[in-house]
Amino acid sequence: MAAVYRVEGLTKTYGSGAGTVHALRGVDLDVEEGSMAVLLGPSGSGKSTLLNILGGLDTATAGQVLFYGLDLTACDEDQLTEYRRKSVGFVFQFYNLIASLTARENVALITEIAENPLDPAEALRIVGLEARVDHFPSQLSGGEQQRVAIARAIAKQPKVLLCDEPTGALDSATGTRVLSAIEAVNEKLGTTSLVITHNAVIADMADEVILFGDGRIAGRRENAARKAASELRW
Ligand SMILES: Nc1ncnc2c1ncn2[C@@H]1O[C@H](COP(=O)(O)OP(=O)(O)OP(=O)(O)O)[C@@H](O)[C@H]1O
Repeated sequence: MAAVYRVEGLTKTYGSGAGTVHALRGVDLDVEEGSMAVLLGPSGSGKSTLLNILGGLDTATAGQVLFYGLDLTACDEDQLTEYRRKSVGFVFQFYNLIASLTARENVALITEIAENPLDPAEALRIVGLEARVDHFPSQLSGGEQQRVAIARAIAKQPKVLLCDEPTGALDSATGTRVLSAIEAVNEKLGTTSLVITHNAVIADMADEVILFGDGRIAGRRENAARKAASELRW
């Protein structure tokens, strides 16, 4: 299996002097193509910092991140913007949909500027929203809005889908539907997916679980079998 990411000795500090925060303290990590990885760890342990550097939203203090051999840590701003545009889909805790646009139009905003996009209706079908394409965000539940955000993230057919606490604002029943949408993307499109969470239950849907603590990888485990997202409860 090819490695999508190879991360070596990644460190990130914020600030300087007595106020220095060590967000990442030397992270080594390989992420396999097509895999579903869950990054599990307590608040403040550095998960978002790592995801933001992998996604080209932030830069490292030291160490290296290779994306299919492209050294992200050596890229300038323009190269990182190009990388993000072409290769990365992001999903955050809050959906950031445009209130005056329907689900289809929110997704179409992205497909208009992508090279090889999915049809917006197809992206919405993958996340199970084929019956909601003409609804506005205010007519959708929180979980449905998050699924629109997932459809928007995958419509440009990114190589990786990076999700930061995608179910953080959702209850268990709604959250599992959102996770099922991420699972469907991974299975149907083969998109390598990384999901950040502090909810240990979610780790059961991963191929690989990366345990985070205090800016370091505290452990890793491979699940012998992935649990279907629809079976998760918390
Ligand atoms: N822009 C910033 N400036 C200063 N410190 C920061 C900045 N971003 C993150 N930090 C600090 O870096 C550490 C790691 O933060 P990070 O957000 O990566 O953790 P996390 O595991 O994702 O936490 P959470 O689950 O609460 O989002 C924390 O101590 C945080 O306060």
